[in-house]
Order: sequence, then structure tokens, then C-alpha cells
Amino acid sequence: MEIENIDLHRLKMPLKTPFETSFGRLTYKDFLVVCVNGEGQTGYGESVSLPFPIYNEETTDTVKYMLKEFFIPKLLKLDGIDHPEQLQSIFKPIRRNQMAKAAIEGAVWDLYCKKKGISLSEALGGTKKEIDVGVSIGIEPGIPEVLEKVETFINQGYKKIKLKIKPGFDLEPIAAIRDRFGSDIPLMADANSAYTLEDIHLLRQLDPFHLMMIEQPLAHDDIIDHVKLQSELSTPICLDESIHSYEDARKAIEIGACKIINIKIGRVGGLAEAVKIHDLCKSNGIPVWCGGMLEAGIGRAHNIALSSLDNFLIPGDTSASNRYWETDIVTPEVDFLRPGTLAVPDGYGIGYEINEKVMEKYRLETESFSKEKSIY
Ligand SMILES: O=C(O)CCC(=O)c1ccccc1C(=O)O
Ligand SMILES: [Mg+2]
Repeated sequence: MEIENIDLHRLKMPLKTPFETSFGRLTYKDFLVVCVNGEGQTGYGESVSLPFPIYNEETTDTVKYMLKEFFIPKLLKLDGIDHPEQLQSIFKPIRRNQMAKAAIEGAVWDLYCKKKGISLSEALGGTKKEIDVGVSIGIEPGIPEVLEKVETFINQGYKKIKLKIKPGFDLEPIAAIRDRFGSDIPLMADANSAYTLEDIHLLRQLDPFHLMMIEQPLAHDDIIDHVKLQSELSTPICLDESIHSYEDARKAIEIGACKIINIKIGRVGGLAEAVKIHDLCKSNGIPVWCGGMLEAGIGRAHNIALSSLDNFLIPGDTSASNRYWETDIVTPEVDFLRPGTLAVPDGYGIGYEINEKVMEKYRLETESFSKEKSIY
């Protein structure tokens, strides 16, 4: 597969409603669309980093820098590529920068599938034709607002409700949701690293609410303390921020730091690594689900394809486009097949077309890179 040139678009899209977590408040998504062109076709990837280094150390600007200076020149220097999995060894000398790696790797997967005439789901080994999805609710000004959102999303059919929590906004909203909607709704909490082991007593008070899990309660770079916490909690711990690779997942599972893993393609450096983590978890009896980074349609399409693998046993955070955007950059927009389920597209590649008009509306700039100009 020949890769001739690459376009990098930067977009800024306002969220329909602000999204707040323990680490900050987001009102828009500033991201890159990577277009890898070869033999008359285009593969699309999306950067999932946030504008600020508050979830992990990457930002839209660091991703852009890494793509421009390292990953794009490396890719253009190649004499073609047979399979996207080869990118793992090609990019390996460059440490970390997982979201930058994933953005370009995803575009190469899409191009590869389009050339082969298969769907991305099929290329990854996915078997499901539809996936169950949930919704992630940010920290709201108060309990009434939380209850209103939960009600709206349950009525829409979402199959998992995830509430962001932080110290001072944890037991009360969770208790209020259970009180109002009963013990049957699939409910979980995501702390985004807002607690320490000193909070064990408080976190134990979540146990009676029978949450599906608590996601990343402790530090973003910890697995050891999570082992201690898990031994004191009946609520299963799910890791998000702490898992950047297959090796991280292996170690976390080995020492008992979690019972569930949230897989984000960007956080682990791409689809190939995500599939490896999926397989590892499967063979260890650890269910996984696909996390989200408030993606626009291209990233969302990648998440759907990944979620079609069979150990994605828990509804993911890949909600429909209209949960985030006035209009999404793909067509058709990501929408329910039935309430709470998304169809896994069987078209070639990501299975969605790009809505050029919407792309144009939110586009800030474009840079193009070609083989001739590549000097790496
Ligand atoms: O709806 C989504 O895309 C998931 C939203 C979400 O929870 C999230 C959004 C941005 C950064 C981190 C996280 C997270 O899962 O921790
Ligand atoms: Mg999370």
C-alpha cells in the first residue's frame, strides 16, 4: 500500500453543553483530522487529546508537533506498507505520545481497509454487528441537574450511566440517583484520579450502591495503591488513565489492580495495541469496554469498530453524535439502531463518509505533507 501524501486539518467544535470532570471543564473540542492519501483513496484518523494536558500529558499542539516532526515523515519515508500492524515497530523508537501515534495509525487502518474492501471491524477481528452503549455525565452544578440528565439519557435508552465524581460530589449524587431510579439501572462512577488511599473510608461507602465499577479512583500513574484499594472495596475497580499499553495492562492484571479495563484507542497508542489489550483481558477473564474522549465522528467510528470485538462485554462511552454535537463531521451521524445500541457499519473502512461541509465549518487550518518534501 503506497502512501503518497498526508493532510492534517485542525478543527475546533463547540460541545452542545460543557463537560466537567474532576480535572477541569471542557466547552469545545480542538482536534486534528489526519488524512492519509494513497492510490486514489483516503484513510481518516482523529486525534483524541484535549486542548490542555489535564487528562494525560498530551495536548492538541503536542500531537500536532509529534505528527509533523516525527510520525508523518517516518510514514512518508516508507516504501509503502503492507499492514497497519507494522506501524507498531516503525513507531516504537519514539517513546510515548500515544495519542499522536493513534491518530495516524487509525488513518492507516482506515486506508488499509478501504483498499482491501473490508470494514474496520472485520480487519480488527470484530464479530458483533451491533454494540451496546452508555453515556458519561459530567459533574453538574447540583443534584437536580444530575437527576434530570440521568432521566433524559435513561429515557433515550442508554445502557450504562457513568457519573463523574470528585471529593464533595460523590456519595450524595450517587445516592440520589439510586433513590430516584432504583437499584436496577446500570450505574458507575468515574473519579479521574481525584482520590488517594486516605479516602478509603469514603470510597467504601459507595459499596452499598452496587455500582458496576468505579473508574480510576486513584492517581493517573498508579497501579500499586489500586491493589490496596481493591482489596478493601467490593465495588470493582476499572482502570483508565493508568493503562497506556499491553505491558501496563499485563502488570495491572497480574497484581490485581483492577477487575475491568477501559480501553481507549488514543491512550494506548492505537488500534493494534488496543486489540492486544482486549485479547489479554479476554484470556484473563477481565471484561473491557471502550472509553471515550468526546470524539467527533471519525474517532467515534473507530471506537465502534473496536467495540465489535467479543470481550467488549460492558456498554462503552461511545454515545450518539447528538449527545455532543450540533452537527457531526461524518455522515450519516452516529445514531441509535435501537435505543442504546449502535450498528457496526459493514461499509469499507470506518464505514462513515466525511461531511465536508461540516468539516469546513469548524476547520481552523490545514497543512499538507508529501513524500518529496519529507526530510526525516
Ligand atoms: O463521552 C465520552 O466520550 C467519554 C467522556 C469521558 O468520560 C472523558 C472525557 C474526556 C476525558 C476523559 C474522560 C474519561 O473517561 O475519563
Ligand atoms: Mg475515565
